[in-house]
Amino acid sequence: FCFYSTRENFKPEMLKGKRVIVTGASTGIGEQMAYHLARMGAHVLVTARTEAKLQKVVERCQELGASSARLISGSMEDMAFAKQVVEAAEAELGGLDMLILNHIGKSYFSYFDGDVRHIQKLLDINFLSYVAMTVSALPMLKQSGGSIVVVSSMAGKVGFPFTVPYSATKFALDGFFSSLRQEFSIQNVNVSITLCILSFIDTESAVRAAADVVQMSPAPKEECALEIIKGGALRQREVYYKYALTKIPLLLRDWAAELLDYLIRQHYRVERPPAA
Ligand SMILES: NC(=O)C1=CN([C@@H]2O[C@H](COP(=O)(O)OP(=O)(O)OC[C@H]3O[C@@H](n4cnc5c(N)ncnc54)[C@H](OP(=O)(O)O)[C@@H]3O)[C@@H](O)[C@H]2O)C=CC1
Ligand SMILES: CC(C)CCC[C@@H](C)[C@H]1CC[C@H]2[C@@H]3C(=O)C=C4C[C@@H](O)CC[C@]4(C)[C@H]3CC[C@]12C
Repeated sequence: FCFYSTRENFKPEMLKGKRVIVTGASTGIGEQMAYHLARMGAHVLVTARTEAKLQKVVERCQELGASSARLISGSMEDMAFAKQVVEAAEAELGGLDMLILNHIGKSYFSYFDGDVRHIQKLLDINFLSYVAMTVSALPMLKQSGGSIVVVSSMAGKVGFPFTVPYSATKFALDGFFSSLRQEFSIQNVNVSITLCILSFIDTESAVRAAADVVQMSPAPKEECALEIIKGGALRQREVYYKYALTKIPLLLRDWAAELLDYLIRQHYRVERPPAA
């Protein structure tokens, strides 16, 4: 009841004039979040590595009615860049209301190959840069009573095959941000933290990587992006999208972990060695 009643209370006007950073906004869910925010009249600052794509996203945001739209390009492998993005918001927007952490580095969707350096690099991009941006943005977010939105995955709550490096980075986010949320609560820090648990979404990169193996149809990125923004604006603890596809497996996780592991394996189309 609480979940649905808060969801009903969302109004697009909540984002009007708000200053928002969206990372990983050149494609996929991040790009769609930028468009929703633009329609709602927010000030958007988008970032990713590919400037040419960001330029197009910014133009589209302006057409859709953003209060303002700007970009800063660079790689989140570099913690100095992560900090620069936050500083750009301070210099150009005069503050920050919402920090949407969404980018991920490229990984592989297959058996763990033993590459330790890849895990280290992915932790830098998918985890450490989130920490660095949060630390830099916190003074501004405290001032505005703002929000941090962290985009994670079912693979950040449960072990899936073929996502070993990725899953490690997403579990790390849960540890960091859930612990930090507890401290904010004790210290009366008025900054909300929303962790988003997503199932399979129809972005180009995800479909390319996983559609042949995962026996399940992906959910639409546009609706996904909107649910993330709603959850952040309503200061929800966690967002589940699609709701039934994430909530029900997570109930099983705590009460019937081996059954859930089995059901997940059943959704994968892989060569299995004959039973002994
Ligand atoms: N799609 C899915 O099925 C699911 C997605 N999610 C989560 O949703 C979020 C978005 O996923 P999705 O939209 O599919 O991803 P995409 O692959 O479409 O987008 C990834 C974004 O990150 C940027 N990026 C990649 N590498 C770097 C880097 N080194 N530094 C900075 N930016 C970088 C990319 O732009 P560029 O290459 O220009 O840098 C792009 O904008 C992620 O957090 C993901 O974990 C969770 C569950 C399922
Ligand atoms: C328990 C079931 C009902 C739900 C199953 C959901 C499964 C199939 C979903 C949940 C998390 C999803 C992965 C994800 O989070 C992000 C990416 C990165 C992208 O670049 C490549 C695809 C990949 C690996 C997704 C593949 C599909 C996954 C495993």
